Amino acid sequence: MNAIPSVDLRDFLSEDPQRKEKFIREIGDAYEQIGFVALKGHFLSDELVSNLYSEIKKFFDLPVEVKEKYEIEGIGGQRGYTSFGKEHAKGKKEGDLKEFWHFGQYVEDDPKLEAEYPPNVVVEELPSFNEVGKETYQMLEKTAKYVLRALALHLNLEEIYFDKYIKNGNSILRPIHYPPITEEPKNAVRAAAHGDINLITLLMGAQGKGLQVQNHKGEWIDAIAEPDELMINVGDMLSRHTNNRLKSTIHQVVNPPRELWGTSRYSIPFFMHPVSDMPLNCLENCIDDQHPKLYDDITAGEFLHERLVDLGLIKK
Ligand SMILES: O=C(O)CCC(=O)C(=O)O
Ligand SMILES: [Fe+2]
Repeated sequence: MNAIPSVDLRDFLSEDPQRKEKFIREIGDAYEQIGFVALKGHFLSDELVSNLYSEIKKFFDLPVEVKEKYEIEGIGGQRGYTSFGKEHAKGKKEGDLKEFWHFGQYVEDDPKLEAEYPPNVVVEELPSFNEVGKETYQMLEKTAKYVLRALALHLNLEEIYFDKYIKNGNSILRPIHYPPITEEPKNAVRAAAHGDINLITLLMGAQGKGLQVQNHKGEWIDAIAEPDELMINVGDMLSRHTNNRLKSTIHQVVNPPRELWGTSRYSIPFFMHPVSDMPLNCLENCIDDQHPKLYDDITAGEFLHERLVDLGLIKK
């Protein structure tokens, strides 16, 4: 068996109760064990994916001075550009070997949230970049909504339990560029070992080698997706909310072997966040004598703030 189980969202979307059950069982089991699945049958078309890669490559190829115009002070890197080496994993001092861009939520019907979120940053040099980013954001958000519906059923909650928390949620689409490596990195990797902050992450671009996931024996295993698959994993918010029944698994992106130093890696995670008011308090039905409550009560907004400080993106 492949170390990372593969599931097909079309099973869940089908009208066939057995196929729907099968999807819930497969993803529920995977998330109680390894915390990752490879998922096909999502809402991204090949054309959209190929347009997105072409736009983000054009963006990262722009001169540094142009990219730096889009690095906005004071918003913890939540929108626009974050330059090379700036973000480090929690507990690590060396920056990751990456630069990235953030697309955020497109709120159209909620003035309170419109005021709360920083606006999206528009790249003037590349008009299609902004449009393609928005469409991808919305298709990944739709995919994530159904994944969370399946997880709600797995957790014996109402199917639409998460819907109210993710509508206009504070999700982030992050195209990442890991540039070619030019000199021996000193204790730095493309992405140091970490758990994701959010509810679930949908990752495009896990087709080549690089991403590794730590199994419960502490071994690093390669996580490689088929061309039509997204890697989807549990983040710390969901693990906390389920009292660690669903596992937020530590993962990393290792540097390539020396003969491949000259190649870039592009990957595009979508970090699915709820609205900041969502309480992440451990669910009652995930607490019992064998599973005592592990975490203090906290909201998603408070938790995110703590973690952005840990990552070096917000100053205390
Ligand atoms: O680049 C990748 O494949 C994974 C990146 C990642 O884990 C992250 O940005 O949280
Ligand atoms: Fe990650």
